Order: sequence, then structure tokens, then C-alpha cells
Amino acid sequence: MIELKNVTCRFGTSVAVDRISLTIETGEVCVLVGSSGCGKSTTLRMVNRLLPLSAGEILVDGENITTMNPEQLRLNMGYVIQGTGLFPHWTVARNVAMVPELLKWPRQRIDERVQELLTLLGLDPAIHAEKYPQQLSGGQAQRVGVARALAADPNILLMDEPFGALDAITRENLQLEMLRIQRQVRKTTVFVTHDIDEALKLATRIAVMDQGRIIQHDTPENILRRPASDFVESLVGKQDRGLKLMSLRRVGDLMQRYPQAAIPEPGEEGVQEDDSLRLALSVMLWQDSGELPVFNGDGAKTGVVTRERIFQAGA
Ligand SMILES: Nc1ncnc2c1ncn2[C@@H]1O[C@H](COP(=O)(O)OP(=O)(O)OP(=O)(O)O)[C@@H](O)[C@H]1O
Repeated sequence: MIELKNVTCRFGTSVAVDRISLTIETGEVCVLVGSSGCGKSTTLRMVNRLLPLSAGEILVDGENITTMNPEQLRLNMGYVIQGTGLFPHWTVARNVAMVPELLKWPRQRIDERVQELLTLLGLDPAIHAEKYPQQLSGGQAQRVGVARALAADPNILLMDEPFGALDAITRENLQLEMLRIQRQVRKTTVFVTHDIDEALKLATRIAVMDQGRIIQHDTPENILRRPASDFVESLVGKQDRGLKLMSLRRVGDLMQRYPQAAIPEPGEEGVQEDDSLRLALSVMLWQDSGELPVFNGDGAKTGVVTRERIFQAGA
């Protein structure tokens, strides 16, 4: 658990972060969102002591971070930044192995961990481990950055606009990967972005910041349904809210399930239980169909989702 209590950060006379209080529960993804210069990165950088607090305190699992050794603190906090910060003259494997090497893990354990993490991030170790960062695409380099942050299995993950420089498709893929990985490893995560859609997709709770203050700290659904101010309402996009709420809900929650899963017909197309209602609706509109078959992760047909039911449920 991370607790920020009345935390302020000043640069000279200007106040970048202004008396914020925030509790991030163990295993949750807290997304800091807000316009440029509102204090998101400064907040993150205080958590791993890259920046000092001007006032207030930050506790990690009840312990004040100023009483901890900064290096020890950072070893327990994976840190991912935009542009990755990979060492250009080190191979992918060596970059990922950086923290385990600092911790003097035995060689075999390090090698196994590198293999495991590259695989977890969807990079075949046989192809990528010995490459140098400049031989990777932006998306691949960003994956290596995430693998490196996870290497020593830290309890906390700090991510500062990690997907900010990527094209829309790669970004979307990495967001999905992050959701998948988070389900597997459940790190307490603080994620900075200025993209509200990214925040809605990834967050357990969102902290909306403006001019160094936290304006609202709530679940994605509540941020959409009950924005605390005109600022939050304009950030989430007033007209778009119905569809954004549909993005938060899974097909699996609204589908009509068969008593028993069936084998799909050859070439039969539909949606997955984990897909959003928004995606299901989009597919229906495109195919001009009133219902779609639904498949589970193993490819079995588990039921149908209908347009009527989606409209009945509403936003
Ligand atoms: N090292 C620094 N020295 C002086 N001022 C700084 C420093 N770092 C940040 N600031 C100022 O503090 C304020 C908050 O900056 P911060 O980088 O935290 O914002 P942000 O919300 O992360 O913005 P962005 O989305 O553009 O990265 C800004 O006004 C910025 O100019």
C-alpha cells in the first residue's frame, strides 16, 4: 500500500504538487491523469525519491520513505518511463537482467528470469534476447522496459507515460498486454498518462489532477457517471460517456449463456467473453446483426450476446 499524506513539491517559488493525499491499495492500478504540467510525473518521482518532498509524507506499507535507503526503496519499485531508458550498448537480456545482477542473483536464476520475462511480454527470447535496443521497434523496446521493471519481482510498479510515444495500434496492444500481465502478477501500480481513455481502460481507480491538486479520486465508472467538476466532465468527454461506459463492461457479464459450451461452426465469427460491450455493439453494427456468438478463452462457444440486451442494459 502507498499512502501520500498532504504531499507538496515546490520548485523555487512555484508549487508543482499542492498538498495531495492519496491511498493506493495493494494490487490496485492507480492512474494519475490530467493535462500537461499538472504535477503527475512529479508525484510519481516523489514516490521513488527521485524528487524530495517539500512537505507532507509518503508511506509504503506503513513505513515513511524518507527513513528508507533510496537505493533499497527503488529496488522494490519497478520504474518504466517513456522512451524506455534502455542502455543502448547492452543487449536486451543484459538490460532486463540489470536489477537481478545488482542484487547478485546466481547466473542461472538470472538467465531463467530473463527468459521468463521476455516470454511474458510476448518477445521470443531466441529472437530478441541478444539484440540491442536500436534493433527493436518502439513497441518491442517498451516491452523490454516493462520486463526490466518487473525483473526482480518488485512489489510496486511506477509507470510514467510508458506508451506515450507509440502509435495507436501498438499502444492498444500494450495496454491489453498490461491488463493481462496485471491479472497474473498483481503489482501495486501507479501509472501516469494524459490520455483519459488509457486511464479508463487500465485503472482500478483514477486520480484526476489539475494544477497540482487531486480533483477526484474514484473508479472509472464513477468518474464517468459522477464527475466531480466541470473540469473532470470535460476531461471524460460529456457526449461520449455512454460509449465509454460500455467500454468498461464485459460481454461475459451480459451474455445469455448456454447450459453447456458448444464447438463453434467452422469459420464462425463472434466476440470473446472478455471483449467490451462497446466492441460487441460495433461488430453488430458492422455486420448488421442483432446477435453474436460468444467464445471463451479456449475457443468454445459459451452463449450469445444480443443488441436488444445491450440497449436494455443501457449505459
Ligand atoms: N525539475 C524541475 N524544476 C522546475 N520545475 C519543474 C521541474 N519538474 C517539473 N517542474 C514543473 O512542475 C510542474 C509539474 O510538472 P510535471 O512534470 O509533474 O507535470 P506532468 O503533469 O507530469 O506533465 P506532462 O504530462 O507534460 O509530463 C510543471 O509546471 C513543471 O514545469
